[in-house]
Amino acid sequence: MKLGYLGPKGSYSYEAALSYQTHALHLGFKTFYEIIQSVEDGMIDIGILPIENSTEGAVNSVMDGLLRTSRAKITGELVLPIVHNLLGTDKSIEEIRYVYSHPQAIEQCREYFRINHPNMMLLSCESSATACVLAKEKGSGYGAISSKTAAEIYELDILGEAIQDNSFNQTRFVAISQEDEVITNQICKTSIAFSFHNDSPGSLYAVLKEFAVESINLTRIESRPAKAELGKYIFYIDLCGHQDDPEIRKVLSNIQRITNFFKIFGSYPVFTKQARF
Ligand SMILES: O=C(O)C(=O)C[C@]1(C(=O)O)C=C[C@@H](O)C=C1
Repeated sequence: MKLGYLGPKGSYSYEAALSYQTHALHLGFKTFYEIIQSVEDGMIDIGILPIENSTEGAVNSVMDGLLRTSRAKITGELVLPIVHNLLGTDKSIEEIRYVYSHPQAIEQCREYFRINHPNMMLLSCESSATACVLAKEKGSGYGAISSKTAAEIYELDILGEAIQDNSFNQTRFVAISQEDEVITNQICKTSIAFSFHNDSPGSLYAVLKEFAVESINLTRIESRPAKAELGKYIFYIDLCGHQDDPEIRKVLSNIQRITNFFKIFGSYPVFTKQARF
């Protein structure tokens, strides 16, 4: 079983990949796009992708990437507490001038730096683990926003602990695969996306009404630009239940009729384990 994650080893995605499937060949990729493409091409069995964070919101490149899939489906989800630390090779935090991390991680610590270290330059790189590699290579004056696991792997000192702006910071990851998971008596969720041909009054209401009438609970609603002219959007909804449940099947087919584009990403078991902070 080959499982792809945003690498290298020590990223938050790596921790998510390990906790999703311990016994697998875990392979680190440079971008979310490469992970999605490798699942589409059958090069790996499962891809682990961060999709939303409780502080920063949607991971846009993953949302956009999932839209382009034809074979890969969402087959699972996982929620991890995300605790960021400021790591480096210096003895004192005052020595740090440049701090690397993944853009999502930087945004999750924005207030910490604004208040405590306004002069530090925050620099984006591929992942929080790549940030550790860079901070290690460059040495004095350079830091990384990353996890304690990564501090151990890359032998960096912890100069600031739990620096994320929200102490309950959590990221939801999804597993994508071409193969369906075996679902037995588990509470499920279904993820869909849709858009409308024309911007007309009540379009979104008509979709939401379908769920309300059947008392189907929604757990997430997002919109992303359709990458056309301003005002054109793709809507993403996560709903409680499996696409094969008769009432959900009926609602989804009604929605398909009133939308111009409609896609089901998959039905998968709801993550239930309690997050550890
Ligand atoms: O940079 C990493 O370590 C990642 O795995 C990426 C990522 C993300 O894109 O959301 C994963 C979890 C955290 O929310 C911050 C960064």
